[in-house]
Amino acid sequence: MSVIDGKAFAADVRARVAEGVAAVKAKGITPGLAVVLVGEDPASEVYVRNKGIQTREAGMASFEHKLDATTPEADLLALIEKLNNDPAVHGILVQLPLPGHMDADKVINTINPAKDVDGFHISNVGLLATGQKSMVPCTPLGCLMMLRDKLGNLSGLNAVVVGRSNIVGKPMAQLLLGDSCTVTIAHSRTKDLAEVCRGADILVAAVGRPRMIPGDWVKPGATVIDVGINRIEDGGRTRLVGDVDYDSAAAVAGAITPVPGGVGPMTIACLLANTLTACCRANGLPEPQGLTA
Ligand SMILES: Nc1nc(=O)c2c([nH]1)NC[C@@H]1CN(c3ccc(C(=O)N[C@@H](CCC(=O)O)C(=O)O)cc3)C=[N+]21
Repeated sequence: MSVIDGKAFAADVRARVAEGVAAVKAKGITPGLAVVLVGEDPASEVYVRNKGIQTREAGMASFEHKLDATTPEADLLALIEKLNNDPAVHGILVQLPLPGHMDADKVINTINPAKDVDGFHISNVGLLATGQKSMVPCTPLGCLMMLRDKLGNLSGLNAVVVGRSNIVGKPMAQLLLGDSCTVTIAHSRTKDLAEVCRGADILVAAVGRPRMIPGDWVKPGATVIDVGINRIEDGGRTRLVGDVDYDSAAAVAGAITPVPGGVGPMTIACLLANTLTACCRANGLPEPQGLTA
């Protein structure tokens, strides 16, 4: 069994992004990422701060916008329009979830699709589903990069994605299909989920339930990608666990991503990669190699 070191992999991706950024800057263009946070969720603030730090470390410009939780939706839409029209901004990310009085679909679909570095805009979803050039959601893109690195050609492999969210499960399935896997999207209502998982050469867990998938659901030698980031109470302290029961799954898997230190760091690295890609496309420059789907 091998542990897939997402932290090291992400550091390598960021180094390659930094090289690409330097090449673009030599032409007088600085890639810029705008991150919008509405409200004051402590976990979100930490995460947004990390994004800002890593964006600057890669040589890009970081623009952070913090709005009060009670901000009217119209004000957020106006800010997005402003960022859409700002030539210094190549990527826009609106941190989710949004406060209940806002329509997240409407907000996301207001972002210029070319600047939608999350890949959540309906245009990008449609482009991905039809195999056309798009912005690809960061978490699934990071998972795909790790899978290709580990397994080489994915063609013909059985891939099971547990979870059907718009931000992970569905785009992950599209990417695996694009690499010619036989893809099953399973979820909480799937009949005999254990048996479905046991058929997976590639098992991607993205359900958001702590340690839901035990080792006896894992086919011996399978590659397990754990997207879950669940904060649990453990002996009076909180700690992070995935959707996979790591110890029992690691005993049977061929390779597995840990939590933390697996998919999470790759998500931010891919956000930077997408921002560089968006900047290159906006300026008619060649796209970075190996950083897109
Ligand atoms: N529009 C939008 N796009 C997102 O991509 C998005 C979002 N909203 N809202 C919140 C979630 C969450 N998310 C994470 C990314 C990296 C780590 C990460 O790096 N985690 C570390 C651990 C961090 C820790 O210790 O807390 C790890 O897994 O090793 C976690 C969570 C992106 N999200």
